[in-house]
Amino acid sequence: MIGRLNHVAIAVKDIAAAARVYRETFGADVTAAQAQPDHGVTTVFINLPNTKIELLEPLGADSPIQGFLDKNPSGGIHHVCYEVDDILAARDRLVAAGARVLGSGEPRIGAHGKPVLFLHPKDFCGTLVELEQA
Ligand SMILES: CC[C@@H](C(=O)O)C(=O)SCCNC(=O)CCNC(=O)[C@H](O)C(C)(C)COP(=O)(O)OP(=O)(O)OC[C@H]1O[C@@H](n2cnc3c(N)ncnc32)[C@H](O)[C@@H]1OP(=O)(O)O
Ligand SMILES: [Co+2]
Repeated sequence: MIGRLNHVAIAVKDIAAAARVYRETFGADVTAAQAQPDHGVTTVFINLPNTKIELLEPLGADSPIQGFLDKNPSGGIHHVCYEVDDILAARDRLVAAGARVLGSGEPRIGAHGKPVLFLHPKDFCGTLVELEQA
């Protein structure tokens, strides 16, 4: 069902500082910061030859990453994002297998303008999984 690794997301408290590390220390291709108010985060993408790193900073009072940062104050790997050809078919198959889809269960438009869904970390080896329509 899953295809390419679209991105690995890292939650950080200070996205400008984190972007500087990737741009200046690693010499990576780093995008500008983008507020994602529908998702309660600000994002920066690091474009690597084979995938992307998504830096996430909390945005607003109810950010879904605030609890994670409270538990991991230095930041850390927050989720992995896999591409799927048909996100609704993937969701229905996963739900039938007993997996929990987070939120309303309906896809929302993600950072790349494509539908995304999140799967509960307890159902996937302790890792929060994002699915993105390819
Ligand atoms: C920019 C758009 C998009 C994109 O296109 O790329 C994004 O990436 S948006 C990214 C931010 N959005 C989300 O993360 C949405 C989905 N997340 C959630 O709904 C919540 O964050 C959560 C996963 C339900 C966690 O909610 P929270 O209130 O922080 O924690 P809980 O106490 O409910 O957690 C239960 C349990 O799960 C563990 N946990 C929490 N987060 C993670 C994580 N990222 N990775 C692994 N495990 C996680 C948490 O520690 C709890 O465990 P126990 O303490 O053992 O019960
Ligand atoms: Co993501």
